Amino acid sequence: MSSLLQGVNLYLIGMMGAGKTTVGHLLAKELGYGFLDTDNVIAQAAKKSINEIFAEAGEAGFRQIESDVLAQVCSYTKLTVATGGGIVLRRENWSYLHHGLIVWLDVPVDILYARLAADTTRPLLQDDDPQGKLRSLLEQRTPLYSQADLRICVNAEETPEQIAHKIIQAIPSVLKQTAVN
Ligand SMILES: Nc1ncnc2c1ncn2[C@@H]1O[C@H](COP(=O)(O)OP(=O)(O)O)[C@@H](O)[C@H]1O
Ligand SMILES: O=C(O)C1=C[C@@H](OP(=O)(O)O)[C@@H](O)[C@H](O)C1
Ligand SMILES: [Mg+2]
Repeated sequence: MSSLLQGVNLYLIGMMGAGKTTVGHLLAKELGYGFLDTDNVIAQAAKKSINEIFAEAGEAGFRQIESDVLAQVCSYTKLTVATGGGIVLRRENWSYLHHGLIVWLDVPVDILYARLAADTTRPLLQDDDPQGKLRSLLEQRTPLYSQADLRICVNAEETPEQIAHKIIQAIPSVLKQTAVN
């Protein structure tokens, strides 16, 4: 599989709680790829948590750093990259993402909410109605996530390992399309 991919990076996109970080890590191991999480790169470089960056620089400040990090990351090969859920919002980010293969982890809101109900590390969910917030973010972002090369629908029973295998099995179909087009 990794020879079929020829070093092309995989970018995981999707909502907060979709499992991009968890699945991305496993996927990289399976493919013999390196693994990067844009949120981790941002937090390590700033020596601050994502919550602190949002509090100090606002969402706009965070988005600028996120774009800067993505621009750097896409000059490397053989990487599986877990992105932050909002990476799809800026048009310029798509020019970076399209250097690789973009995989959307599509997970229903009730599952996202169950996973993140007790989580305090997502500043956008520190809201009176986190489930409603997830619903409105997903509605707003669905047309953007839909631009991925590959959409992987996930149900509540699937383990991260099963999802990683599902992605690996689906990759040849998109590579074939790319070769034909
Ligand atoms: N397939 C899965 N089944 C059950 N829990 C999962 C699954 N994938 C991720 N999780 C859990 O959901 C939470 C969010 O996962 P994470 O990988 O951080 O998502 P993301 O990076 O997309 O925000 C974590 O607690 C993680 O352990
Ligand atoms: O959806 C979003 O706008 C965000 C998702 C987070 O990453 P995860 O998708 O890994 O949770 C993180 O980048 C930040 O809190 C904003
Ligand atoms: Mg993540």
